Amino acid sequence: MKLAVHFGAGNIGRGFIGALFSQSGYHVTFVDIAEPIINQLNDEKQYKVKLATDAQESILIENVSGLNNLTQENEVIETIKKAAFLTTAIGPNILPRIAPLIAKGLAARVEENSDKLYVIACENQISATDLLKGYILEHLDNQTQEKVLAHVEFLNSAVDRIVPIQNNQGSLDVLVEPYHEWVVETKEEIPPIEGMIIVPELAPFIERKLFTVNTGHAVIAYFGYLAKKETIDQTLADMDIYNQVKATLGETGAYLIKQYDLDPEEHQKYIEKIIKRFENSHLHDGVTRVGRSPLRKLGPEDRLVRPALQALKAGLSYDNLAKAIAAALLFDYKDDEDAVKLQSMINEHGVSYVLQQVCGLEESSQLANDIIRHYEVLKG
Ligand SMILES: NC(=O)C1=CN([C@@H]2O[C@H](COP(=O)(O)OP(=O)(O)OC[C@H]3O[C@@H](n4cnc5c(N)ncnc54)[C@H](O)[C@@H]3O)[C@@H](O)[C@H]2O)C=CC1
Ligand SMILES: O=P(O)(O)OC[C@H]1O[C@](O)(CO)[C@@H](O)[C@@H]1O
Repeated sequence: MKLAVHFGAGNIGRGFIGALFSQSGYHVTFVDIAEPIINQLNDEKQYKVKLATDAQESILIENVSGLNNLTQENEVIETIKKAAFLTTAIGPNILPRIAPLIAKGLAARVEENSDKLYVIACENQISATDLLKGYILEHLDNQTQEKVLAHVEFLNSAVDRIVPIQNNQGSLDVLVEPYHEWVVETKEEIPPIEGMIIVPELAPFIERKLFTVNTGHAVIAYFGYLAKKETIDQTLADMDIYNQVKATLGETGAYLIKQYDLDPEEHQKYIEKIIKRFENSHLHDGVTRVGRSPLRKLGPEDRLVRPALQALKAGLSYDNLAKAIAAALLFDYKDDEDAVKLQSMINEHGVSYVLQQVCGLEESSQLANDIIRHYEVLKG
């Protein structure tokens, strides 16, 4: 049976990418550090993907197993030697941590298997696979690098499916929204995977997704958190926040339409479809999940700062994006490591310092000044 090795047996791993490989006739070996999930995958060898709809249809996912990358290095290397695809959905910050083991696996593979291996990082991050590739190559000597680059294709991708935190302790089943989109950039022919869309140029897809789905989601999460809402759908029922989301997506939309020559009517429909997805009350998707890791989300290339800077550069309105960045700076959720760090940075050094260090914005730049103005108002 064809083999896919997937790092991260979490929500997107089991609920989206691993499920598509299984449905395409692959055995999926999940690699993770969560021992209970690995044991359960090996014992039960199957789980269900449940759709967040009135009917709650479910799909049985079979031919799955698990390995622990901390205790089963050799087994992971053996699996990489035989796999046709290697994918990740682990969080962009974890990629450097799994790179050394992937490097060992690739080095061993290219000695005995000249079949192509496709490596795809499925993370909410522009060029995540390129980043992973860089981390992997750091662990290989020049000669092995050459061999790896001849036999391994590193493909960037954009992944879109809302998979909330699961409230079913002890079960491998995953509740997911019915919608999904997995876009992979390549000009070559690669083995077909159900649900995978191939494009020659990813930039318009990933920017459209990141600056609509993820920007919109982040705006709801941070304003919802400030308004003490629990879930995304509850937050959207607040008309002030709903209007804030629409206005912000109007700003990212104007940039996307200009940058990628999109049809404005089509893009408006895309925005409306996304907002409908956010309104799905079956998901019970928490504002603290969607707002997680604010230091990452406030990065210069991420869903808030990049579109604000691009809009500013293009002479377009960015005021709602500036307000959303200010709301993100007020995310002080105690169970989020990043949020705790963010707040202690603000307390110790001030907002201006955070805007420089985290967002890459010069002190007294136009965007920094606008964010600080909104921050003072929101802080009250
Ligand atoms: N949940 C969602 O709706 C979506 C998430 N994404 C992206 O997918 C990625 C994964 O997100 P989720 O599945 O939601 O997270 P998750 O927390 O459910 O899953 C991550 C998995 O990685 C494992 N992990 C952590 N450190 C590890 C390590 N060093 N080695 C091996 N495994 C390790 C965890 O145990 C966990 O099972 C993120 O980049 C996220 O931005 C993208 C689109 C949708
Ligand atoms: O997964 P991240 O990057 O932390 O951000 C949460 C976002 O990702 C998603 O999980 C799916 O794209 C959204 O729910 C949300 O926009």
